[in-house]
Amino acid sequence: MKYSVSVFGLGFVGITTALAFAEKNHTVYGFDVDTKRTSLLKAGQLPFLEQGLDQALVRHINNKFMITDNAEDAVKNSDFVFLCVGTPSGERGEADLSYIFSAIEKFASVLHDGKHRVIVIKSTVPPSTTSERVIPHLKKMGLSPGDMFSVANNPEFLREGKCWDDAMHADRIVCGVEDRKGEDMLRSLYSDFDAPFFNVSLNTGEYIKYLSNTLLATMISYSNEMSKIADVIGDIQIKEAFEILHMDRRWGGSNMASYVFPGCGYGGYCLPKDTQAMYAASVSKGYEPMILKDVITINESMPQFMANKVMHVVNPSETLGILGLSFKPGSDDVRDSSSAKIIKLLLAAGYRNFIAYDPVANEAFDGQYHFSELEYCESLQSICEKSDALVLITAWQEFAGIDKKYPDKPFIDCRYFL
Ligand SMILES: NC(=O)C1=CN([C@@H]2O[C@H](COP(=O)(O)OP(=O)(O)OC[C@H]3O[C@@H](n4cnc5c(N)ncnc54)[C@H](O)[C@@H]3O)[C@@H](O)[C@H]2O)C=CC1
Ligand SMILES: O=C(O)[C@H]1O[C@H](OP(=O)(O)OP(=O)(O)OC[C@H]2O[C@@H](n3ccc(=O)[nH]c3=O)[C@H](O)[C@@H]2O)[C@H](O)[C@@H](O)[C@@H]1O
Repeated sequence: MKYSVSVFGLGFVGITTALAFAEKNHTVYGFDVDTKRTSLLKAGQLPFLEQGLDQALVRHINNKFMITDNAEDAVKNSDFVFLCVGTPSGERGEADLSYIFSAIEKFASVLHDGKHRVIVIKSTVPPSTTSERVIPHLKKMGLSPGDMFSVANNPEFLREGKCWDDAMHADRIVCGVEDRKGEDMLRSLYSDFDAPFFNVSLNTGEYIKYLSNTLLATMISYSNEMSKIADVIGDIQIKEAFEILHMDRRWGGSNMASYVFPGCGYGGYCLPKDTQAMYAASVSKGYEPMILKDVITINESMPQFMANKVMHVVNPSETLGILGLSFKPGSDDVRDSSSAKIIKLLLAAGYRNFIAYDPVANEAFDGQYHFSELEYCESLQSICEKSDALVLITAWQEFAGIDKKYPDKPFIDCRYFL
């Protein structure tokens, strides 16, 4: 069965979702409030670097994937409405749901027309959001799920840098949906994807997403805590110790072991905000999660820990080369990047002479952070030649072995990579 699908919010998740359904021959309408972004997409250009997704966009734009500025018309024609808008951190770390509500406002009036649709929350939202916030919000607008429409959540597990591959070869498809019609339609929509489909309660769907992201964050903070212990004891080869830990056959060669490895803290758009949001959601229900509290505290301490290492080795008058600006290799996303946090701390400590190089994210970093003290280099060689000391913050493969090429330069390796 081929469907029509509307996607609200055309970021990493929205564009990937839209194109994955287009690839399976469904008709997809995309809507975003950011008109600069929609103009780029209409012209077949991705607003960020994402391998595979760029070619999928060229294949489907203005064909199976149409960008529209008329949200109501898109929904009128659709069987499914996927909400993929951002859910950033609010003031107390809670998930800010305002983009979800503002997206719903844009098409709610259409839901009275008698056609049965499934409204699917794909954005990451804390457990009980669909049941206690979204459905009551709709009911207040005179819209009760049932004959008119179904409401479901469908968490997304993709990683940036691997969006397309993760979406097309998902490990599992999880749908929180509690009515038969909604479940049947979602099963049918996803039937072309070769992945097990799990139908769970609304709260469970949302919970599974946080199980995943909080575990990843916990593994990283555990590793960072262990690296701090090793540091105070001294004479411990931290990188080798973790590599030997990974040789335990019980890991089974799992890629997941790579999260049990120290660095300068987890970053990006999701792990920090999702860990905070799960903590806040639990506190709001009366239980303070102790492990998550420490996971967050350890993560927040890591930039200072690394800045202290830099201060130990480099004088404020020397020229410091920053290697890597994106939040992780393989991506040009600079949201919650460790480099920005470490540069801010060093600026506060009186350091002024920074130069930076990232294989893909110089421009995005400058656009987001506007550090007037920072100059950008166009190559690894030029930053190495111009710096008195180098701080490796993003473990791009290009940086492997660079310390051997410049044996006289001090390197502060925040990723235990060299
Ligand atoms: N980035 C990632 O790797 C993953 C993100 N997620 C979750 O998916 C959600 C979206 O994340 P990203 O795609 O990274 O966000 P993003 O920030 O890249 O994109 C969100 C888009 O929503 C648009 N938007 C905001 N309000 C809107 C409205 N009322 N109507 C239509 N569009 C609107 C924004 O202009 C923006 O283009 C978040 O909840 C995130 O936690 C889940 C899995 C992976
Ligand atoms: O909810 C989300 O948005 C997504 O968040 C993460 O994906 P992503 O933010 O793209 O980044 P990761 O590759 O997981 O990296 C997150 C942090 O962990 C660190 N990391 C990553 C991978 C690794 O092997 N080891 C490791 O320490 C990175 O440096 C980074 O700071 C999760 O991995 C995805 O499953 C999830 O869908």
